[in-house]
Amino acid sequence: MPDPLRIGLAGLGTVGVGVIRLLDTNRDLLAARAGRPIELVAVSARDRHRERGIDLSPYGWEDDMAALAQRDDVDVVVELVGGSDGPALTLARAALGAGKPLVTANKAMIAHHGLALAELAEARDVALKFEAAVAGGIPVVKGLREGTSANKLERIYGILNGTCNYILSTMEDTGADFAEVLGEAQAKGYAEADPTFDIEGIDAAHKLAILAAIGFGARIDFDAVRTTGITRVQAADIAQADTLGYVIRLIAMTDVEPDESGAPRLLQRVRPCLVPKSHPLASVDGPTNAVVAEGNFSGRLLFQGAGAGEGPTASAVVADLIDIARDEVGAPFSIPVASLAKMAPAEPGHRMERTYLRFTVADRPGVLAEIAAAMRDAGVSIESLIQKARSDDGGDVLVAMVTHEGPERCVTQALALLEGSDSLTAQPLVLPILPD
Ligand SMILES: NC(=O)C1=CN([C@@H]2O[C@H](COP(=O)(O)OP(=O)(O)OC[C@H]3O[C@@H](n4cnc5c(N)ncnc54)[C@H](O)[C@@H]3O)[C@@H](O)[C@H]2O)C=CC1
Ligand SMILES: N[C@@H](CC=O)C(=O)O
Ligand code: NA
Repeated sequence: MPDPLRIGLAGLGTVGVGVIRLLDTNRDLLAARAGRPIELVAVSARDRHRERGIDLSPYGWEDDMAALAQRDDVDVVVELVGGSDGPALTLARAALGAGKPLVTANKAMIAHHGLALAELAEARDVALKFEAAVAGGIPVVKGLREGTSANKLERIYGILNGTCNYILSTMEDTGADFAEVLGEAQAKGYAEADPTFDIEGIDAAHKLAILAAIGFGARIDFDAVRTTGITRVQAADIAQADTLGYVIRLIAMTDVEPDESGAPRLLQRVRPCLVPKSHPLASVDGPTNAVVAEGNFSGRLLFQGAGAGEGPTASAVVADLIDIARDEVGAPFSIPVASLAKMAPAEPGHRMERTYLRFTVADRPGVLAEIAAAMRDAGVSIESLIQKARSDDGGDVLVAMVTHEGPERCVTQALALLEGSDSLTAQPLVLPILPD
């Protein structure tokens, strides 16, 4: 019998417990696929005695998770703690520094420190794997690193946050309130420890920055992701979108365009969008994620599945362990860190799109004319003024409209013209419309 691959696991929350259950349930199948047994030998978390519904007695325990990396009986470290810095990063550095492969589900850490960790891994010729960090159980990291590697990718976009998708699709189906549905997503284990990361789009931005690096061979640039969350989307917007033939989804999108000198510029953005009901992303409900990758030879590929939750995320973590058991190292970002290109951020103002705009305005004559004038002066052409109805929040009036296709900067300019107007009683909401 070949030597087992011996695992040290830090973090015994939703994902950590899922990994232990999977290693136990699929033990024989994993050994067959990996060519050797995969054995958990030691664990670490904040509280040794918390009830988790699993028996930890077969495993060693470390109060200090970084000690897992130093144990002689640990071959591979699995980090399922979370947080971009702090103990997760200390552990990651300790593992790779000790020449041990690292598997992590921590997109925050990879988005912020992935390049430095990858350099460390490459210098030691050990694996750094993070399939679970992007879109949970969907093999999209592997898909882009291996499956599409013969292509020049034109664009990568999709739904990368299960919590937001659960909130938006549940609000759509049941009309339930935002806070109530967020509570459900937390209870189901989809949300981050701090759910602000989910609802403000930061988690999706972490994942997008990772996909952009792998898909375009770019150095990770998380700070350049233009990010808008879903907290300002109201039930009324979801209802308006429905009337118009759209659903609202948090869409992450990245592509590369040349600037005037021909140098590649990277656009990365996360924002709620109106998605036509006929689009494949419109039927993505609940905590499901979906990633579209458009290759110059493959055409449009759609990766879809559970983006969060115990089982699917554990599935991705253990798939990485199988690769390591098979001695598959590979560059963490597909090509060596030194070969990744530094791409300046793209400016999207010239890009053409249709836009949904929602204004909350004072109920008095002349307000609509003022908005229409700002649109005209900025060169925005209004396709339809959808509704004028009482908004949910008091005596104001809700005005929603859809623009004809035009440069993005014109809508920005129109909103700038309206800034400070006492006709507007709340900040307008701008949702781009995803083309078919
Ligand atoms: N829950 C999900 O659906 C998914 C989670 N992830 C990622 O997986 C990682 C783990 O997520 P969850 O299991 O949901 O988190 P969790 O909050 O359920 O579990 C975290 C575990 O780490 C331990 N921990 C946290 N801070 C610690 C500290 N300072 N010292 C010692 N132990 C500490 C906790 O005691 C707990 O055992 C995170 O990076 C998360 O972003 C990735 C994909 C999906
Ligand atoms: N909080 C994340 C968990 C998976 O990455 C999400 O909701 O998608
Ligand atoms: Na994944």
